[in-house]
Amino acid sequence: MAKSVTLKNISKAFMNDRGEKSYAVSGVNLEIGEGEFVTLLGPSGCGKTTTLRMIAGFEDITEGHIYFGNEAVDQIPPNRRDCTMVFQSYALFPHLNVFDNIAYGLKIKKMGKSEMISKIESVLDIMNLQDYRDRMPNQLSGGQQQRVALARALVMEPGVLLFDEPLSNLDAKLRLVMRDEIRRIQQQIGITAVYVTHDQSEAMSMSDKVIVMNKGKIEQVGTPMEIYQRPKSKFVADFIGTANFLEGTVKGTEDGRLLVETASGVLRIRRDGFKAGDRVTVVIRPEAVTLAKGTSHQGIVQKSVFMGQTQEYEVLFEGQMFQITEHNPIQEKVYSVGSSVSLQFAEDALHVI
Ligand SMILES: Nc1ncnc2c1ncn2[C@@H]1O[C@H](COP(=O)(O)OP(=O)(O)OP(=O)(O)O)[C@@H](O)[C@H]1O
Repeated sequence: MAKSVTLKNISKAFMNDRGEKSYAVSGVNLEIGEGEFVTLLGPSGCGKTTTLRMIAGFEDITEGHIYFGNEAVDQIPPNRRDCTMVFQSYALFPHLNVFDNIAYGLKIKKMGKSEMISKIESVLDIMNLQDYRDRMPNQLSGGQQQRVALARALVMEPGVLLFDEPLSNLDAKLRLVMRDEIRRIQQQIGITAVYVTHDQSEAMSMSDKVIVMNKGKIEQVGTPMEIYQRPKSKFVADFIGTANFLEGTVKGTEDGRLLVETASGVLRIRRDGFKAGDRVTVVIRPEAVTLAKGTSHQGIVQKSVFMGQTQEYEVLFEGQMFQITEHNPIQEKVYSVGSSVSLQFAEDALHVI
């Protein structure tokens, strides 16, 4: 049965080369609901894998506690925790065929033969692996091996399923297929899943919640849309997608909107929690800008690239390079390098931090 996972003030210290304590993860609090799919996302070295390994029990916790449901699991060894991990390397047994790889964990559990066969048949069906049941791992493609690894984890019916960058060894096209497949199966079974990746499109497309980490701490937890549209920090805004920033000062409010004075004039932005005089940063996504000919808010086009569905620009504006994306470009309305342009912001798409 799916279990919730709670991390209470979790820290992990390693000894660095100079023999000093160095924190890979510090003060992490997190609640993952039953049946939720969450992704730990962040740059290399931010502590994602260490956090996942602490949940699995492969890494001791320096401080804090981990609960599955109401049960503290910190002192429970990995093989007795109600979770299974799917690894990047698949970690299949090379001398066992697909069926026996999947059966392995159930045999260790000493499950009765008929129950075992029925469970294995059911995951072979779910994972579309029936045709490969007698093959050895070296007779399978990377994607098929990863499906077997997932089947082997699912057959254990764990309360929590953990994924450590499971798709990074697959080619780009197969990653897209597998990400849909993992999400479909996770929803079909209703299992709690914690997934580590540094690929933001993977995180955005699969997760109920994304947990953005930086330097061992959580920067933000939110739905993919929340973290994209309402990032809490410049770090999150920059890490998730592309962001342009304009510094400004709050002048007051009007009709429930903040009036923010910037080098580009006063912007009216829907946002609570700020008062007149606050120094703020306006987050401007590339698709929230349109270009026009004109004299106000002048910028100079430095790069103009046709990408099919979009025209991608880099525009030097207020001493910064702005990234701008225009959808459905029309030849006559495309600006070439060197053009003077004015920037118009879709105020409803702007955000203030
Ligand atoms: N066994 C260890 N001994 C010492 N330091 C470690 C150990 N394992 C991890 N670290 C350090 O802890 C920090 C976090 O590492 P972690 O592997 O959790 O990062 P990550 O976010 O998963 O990165 P990546 O995306 O590169 O896998 C890093 O600075 C790393 O060097």
